[in-house]
Amino acid sequence: MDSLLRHMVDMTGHRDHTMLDISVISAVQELAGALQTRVLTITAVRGQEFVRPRALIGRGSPACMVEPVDGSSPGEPLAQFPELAACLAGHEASREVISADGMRTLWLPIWMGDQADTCLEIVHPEPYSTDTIHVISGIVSVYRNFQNLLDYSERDSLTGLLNRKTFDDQLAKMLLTSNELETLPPLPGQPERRHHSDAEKQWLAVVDVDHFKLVNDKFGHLYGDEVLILIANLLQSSFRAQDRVFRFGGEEFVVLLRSTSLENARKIIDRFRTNVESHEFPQVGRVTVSVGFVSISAYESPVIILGRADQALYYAKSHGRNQACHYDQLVSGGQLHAVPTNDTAEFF
Ligand SMILES: Nc1nc2c(ncn2[C@@H]2O[C@H](COP(=O)(O)OP(=O)(O)OP(=O)(O)O)[C@@H](O)[C@H]2O)c(=O)[nH]1
Repeated sequence: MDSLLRHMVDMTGHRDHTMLDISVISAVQELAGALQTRVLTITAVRGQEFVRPRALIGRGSPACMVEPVDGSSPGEPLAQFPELAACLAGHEASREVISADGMRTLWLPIWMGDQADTCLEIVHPEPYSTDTIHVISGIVSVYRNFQNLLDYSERDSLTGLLNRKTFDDQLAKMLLTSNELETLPPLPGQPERRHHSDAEKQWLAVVDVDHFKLVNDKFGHLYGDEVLILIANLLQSSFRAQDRVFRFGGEEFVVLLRSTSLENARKIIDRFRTNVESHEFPQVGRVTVSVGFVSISAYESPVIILGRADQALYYAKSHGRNQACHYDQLVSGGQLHAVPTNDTAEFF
């Protein structure tokens, strides 16, 4: 019991997903006497699901994060593990398979609603007793609750969007996975993708509600808050699932758009802007937004990228509002001066 408590204290003492993974597999490994325990990530890329181990512990070796051998791959196709695929498709709490040599592999997906992007995998030689299964399911429940809590700390409490704190991480992840996407082999029946295309880029857009102070002053903060919630909903419905939407605070939002051309980025951003313009906000009526957007690359700091988008937003605000302005276009047209890349000024 001491050992169980020690593991519980360890698991709940972390504030980031990586350390939580390490402590959960250490707990399972010791308390269930496993041969090997892993945390698997389940991801969907271009409509196909993949499995990739992200943490591992074996008998006699310490727990560690798993660095992918091929950083450009999202992992093994889920279809190569039919039992795991069936377990996930059936929304099962667990599934165990016994291989020809008698070794058992137990999968425990971590369900958050009807989504499981994490799965524990325990390899063990002997069948588990009821007591051990009881302990493992307790650990899984604590793991799920704690993951939920960490997710919660990454979201803005008013709108449910990702908060400012998570932005740098999400930006780095987006740049990494977009590189992965570019180097992925084509799926059967699909044309080969260009390896690196100047036409397809990642984009950052800063969105700011126009004259929002007037909304608060005229209708009160409760109606102001409702406008922010409705705009957050419009952001989520106007952008794609693989894009990322943040509330940076106040009436300012940031969107990261994945792999698209300038023409498409402009179209998507403008579709959102007109969705806001044509929305009937209860009591308040018509609300508009201004947007500044810019292409992003792994070679520039988030501060520089945000500063450029902010300059374009400021231009939109000072030239009539209710419009989306592209930073590079303003610079090449001479309406804006470029932000030098070695500029270390803090814009946010
Ligand atoms: N209701 C509500 N208001 C907020 C929140 N956060 C910031 N605000 C208000 O948002 C307003 C922002 O006003 P300003 O920065 O002057 O900008 P604006 O009135 O939108 O004008 P422009 O940006 O120039 O179009 C301020 O009145 C803040 O008090 C919030 O969470 N809820």
